[in-house]
Amino acid sequence: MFRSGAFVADHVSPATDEQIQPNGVDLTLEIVFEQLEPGRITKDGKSVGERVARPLEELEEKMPQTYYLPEGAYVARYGERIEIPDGHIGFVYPRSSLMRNSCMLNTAVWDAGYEGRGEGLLQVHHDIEIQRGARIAQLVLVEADHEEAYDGSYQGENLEGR
Ligand SMILES: O=c1ccn([C@H]2C[C@H](O)[C@@H](COP(=O)(O)OP(=O)(O)OP(=O)(O)O)O2)c(=O)[nH]1
Repeated sequence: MFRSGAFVADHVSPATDEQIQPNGVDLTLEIVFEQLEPGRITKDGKSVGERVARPLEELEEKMPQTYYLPEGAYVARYGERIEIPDGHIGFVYPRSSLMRNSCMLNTAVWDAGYEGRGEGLLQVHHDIEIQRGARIAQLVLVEADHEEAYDGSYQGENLEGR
């Protein structure tokens, strides 16, 4: 069963009233990264390639704290701390307005027991402007059986100073 937005909100922080949807909680854009070097996926490991945070628009005539993204692929970090409770699995979908603007957020499985500020692949198929802190995605939680809880390399990621 998919849980209600109110239930999901108990596992996302911060979660303002505006973010709480009937069936999930909206996630905001915190940082956009551009990958500089190849990563590596092997049979017994992986590494994430070097990346750099994309600068925010600083020209006065444009909206401050805004990413002006040309066509390309970026890694987007969400602004919220997410915790996937026992007995659940999480899925993140793009906000439909992103998709309607020819952009897409590709995501993977969010495991029971994971805690952190996760990331997604932001695909920009047509130039777009996204303000930092704007809602770009939605997390839903589904009840799911599992034997062990998440204990991988991304556990507790990006929580410094939070
Ligand atoms: O779109 C997603 C999907 C998942 N996650 C988080 C939650 C998930 O529990 C964690 C690890 O994902 P996964 O298990 O797919 O990572 P992996 O590549 O298998 O690495 P590891 O084995 O170290 O976990 O990353 C994200 O940040 N973004």
